[in-house]
Amino acid sequence: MQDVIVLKCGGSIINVLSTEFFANILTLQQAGYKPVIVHGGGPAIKEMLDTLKIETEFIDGLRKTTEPVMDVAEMVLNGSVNNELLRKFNQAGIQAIGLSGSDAMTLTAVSKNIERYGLVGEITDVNVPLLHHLIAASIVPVIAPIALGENGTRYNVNADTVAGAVAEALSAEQLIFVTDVPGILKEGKLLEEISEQEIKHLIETGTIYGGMIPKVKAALKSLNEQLREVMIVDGKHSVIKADMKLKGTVITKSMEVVK
Ligand SMILES: Nc1ncnc2c1ncn2[C@@H]1O[C@H](COP(=O)(O)OP(=O)(O)O)[C@@H](O)[C@H]1O
Ligand SMILES: CC(=O)N[C@@H](CCC(=O)OP(=O)(O)O)C(=O)O
Repeated sequence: MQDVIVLKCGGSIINVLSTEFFANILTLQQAGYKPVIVHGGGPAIKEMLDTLKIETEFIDGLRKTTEPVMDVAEMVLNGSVNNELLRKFNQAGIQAIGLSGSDAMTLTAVSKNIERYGLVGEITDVNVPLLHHLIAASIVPVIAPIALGENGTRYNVNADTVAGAVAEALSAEQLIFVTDVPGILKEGKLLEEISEQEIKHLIETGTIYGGMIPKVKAALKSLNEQLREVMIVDGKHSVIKADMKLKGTVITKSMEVVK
């Protein structure tokens, strides 16, 4: 869909997003862009798991999701984090609606590997007609990364992966990861532009690690003819304006020319 911008707000940054950030999203909408928000909430999940003394571990950058961990992920992501964002969007004059992936099957998933990761899902479908209806009514969907399986199983999905899947399904023109670093850093310096090959090299050498890995993987997977570049920007300082001249890292992939 033309002019769709998928913005992924990382859990690392949600608490500190400024009123200016939300005001800029309103400006984008007024300029004709159609923002769709996907949010994370890793730190808030961790805090609640710690309070409840529930153990958790990360495998390949994904939270191993046992039933008790799933209860907490669902409660925190669909509940407190999603609602906190909705308050801020609506306060900024943006009509925003909260969606768990299980609302009207917004996100359908299958198990990634139940033995290895527990209830971690892989997105198989996005309810595009629902999102189109909301976008057409100038309502901004704010999506929590909880998905539903065909058999009613609930899944915890990494929010970067969800953002990539939503951008792909909506044929978005922009995908922007809003996080707590200025972009991809190498030896402390910002890489303003990076290609697929360089990303692979930086993962192999350990320069890209942890929470940056699902971002770059989602970016590379969702790049296509429509979505020519993906950005990683700092939520503390980035000013997302209609000219889309953002400071951060641009991820590009060489495309074969379609004749
Ligand atoms: N090369 C890199 N450049 C910048 N940050 C990196 C890099 N490799 C790993 N990271 C880590 O990725 C983190 C961002 O991912 P994450 O903590 O999952 O945030 P979010 O909640 O926004 O998704 C950074 O805070 C940093 O610790
Ligand atoms: C499977 C998996 O790892 N799910 C993530 C979902 C939240 C998320 O991705 O939050 P951030 O964007 O803040 O990292 C988790 O449980 O932390």
